[in-house]
Amino acid sequence: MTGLTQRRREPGEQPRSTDGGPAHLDLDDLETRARSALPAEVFDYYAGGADAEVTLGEAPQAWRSWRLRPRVLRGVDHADLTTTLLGTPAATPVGVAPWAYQGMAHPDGELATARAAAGAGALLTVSTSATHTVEEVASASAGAPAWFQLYRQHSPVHTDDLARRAGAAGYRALVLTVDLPVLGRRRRDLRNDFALPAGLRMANQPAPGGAPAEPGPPWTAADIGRFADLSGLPVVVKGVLRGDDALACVRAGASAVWVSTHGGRQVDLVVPSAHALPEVVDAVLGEPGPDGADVEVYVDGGVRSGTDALVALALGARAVFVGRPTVWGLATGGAAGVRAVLDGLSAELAHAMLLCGVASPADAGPDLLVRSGWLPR
Ligand SMILES: Cc1cc2nc3c(=O)[nH]c(=O)nc-3n(C[C@H](O)[C@H](O)[C@H](O)COP(=O)(O)O)c2cc1C
Ligand SMILES: CCCCC(=O)C(=O)O
Repeated sequence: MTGLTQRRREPGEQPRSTDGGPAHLDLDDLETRARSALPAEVFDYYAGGADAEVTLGEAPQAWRSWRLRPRVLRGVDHADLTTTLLGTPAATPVGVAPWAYQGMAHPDGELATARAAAGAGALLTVSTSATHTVEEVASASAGAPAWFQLYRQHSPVHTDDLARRAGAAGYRALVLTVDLPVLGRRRRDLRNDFALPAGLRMANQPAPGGAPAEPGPPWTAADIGRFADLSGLPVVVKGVLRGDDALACVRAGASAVWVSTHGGRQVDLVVPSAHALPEVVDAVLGEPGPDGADVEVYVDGGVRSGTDALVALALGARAVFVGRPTVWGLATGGAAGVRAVLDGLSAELAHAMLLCGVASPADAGPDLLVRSGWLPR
């Protein structure tokens, strides 16, 4: 974070070369470096979105369609980022979104991301489609809180087994991703004929050669309570973009809803998370979760700076999650790279909060925002 004053250059001192890596977080530069570090089709898989990628492109812009109204003279000289998420303490409201196949970005894959999140005190969400098992990633987290993200598997027996294993392995919540009944149409992957590398371990998939699975029925809201019972964990529903759906999830036993377009990777032209968030917050704010505590709302999609994150908190999100920035961090610098992204975003958020007179995440509210009506649309 910058100090109170500008630094004065010493006589004869030259500006530092930044070749040793940026001293501050530069996500555009990180993405460029990740593009060079990764095979082109892997980069495209990580970076890409569905169809014409309209939603993907709009996601960061949507946060930036708001303008901040800083509070002054409120006696705030420090922003404290600490929070709790479903009762679990976190050092920052910036968490790691679940993303698949991290072994393509770095040999240590999810283990490196887990170590980085633990070091940063950031909440980690681990994808079903991981290249290390549910239990391996839990041990790499070394007691740091993590959530497990569950997809509906081809076999319901297998899905249920993963839910139970997540509970047994010490994860603190089960995140049901509900926006992927099938994979979106990702043109880059189609063009590249993208396939996962032959040696990649899909660690949470059953060994090939077992009995053919009977696909179960599609999930409904009733599965929320069922998975809570199976896993013994609070359930977060990820991929909600409407108030009515959010309320239905809460009434069916969800402890939290996670507003997301899946990084613009599922259906194109969906409403950006930044625009869906207020509707979802309105629908569930003050609703009790299954344990009587207020339901929580999280958001992801295109959060690329501390000010983006502050807008999300002001709109009512209790936490923001980031996907691709951590992909680029992992691809370019392993655990240290992910850590730098998480620490960098948290530092930017703390800085923005201080400048806006916001003492804590809970202190952020809609009074901080105005729609930027004067901007060209
Ligand atoms: C490469 C990649 C893989 C993803 N895999 C998963 C996944 O396995 N499970 C899931 O729930 N979401 C997955 N997502 C979606 C993310 O959790 C998150 O919603 C999205 O990346 C947030 O947007 P951002 O990348 O703009 O930060 C994935 C996203 C990316 C970019
Ligand atoms: C079925 C797993 C797909 C991983 C994923 O969620 C994504 O690529 O967006």
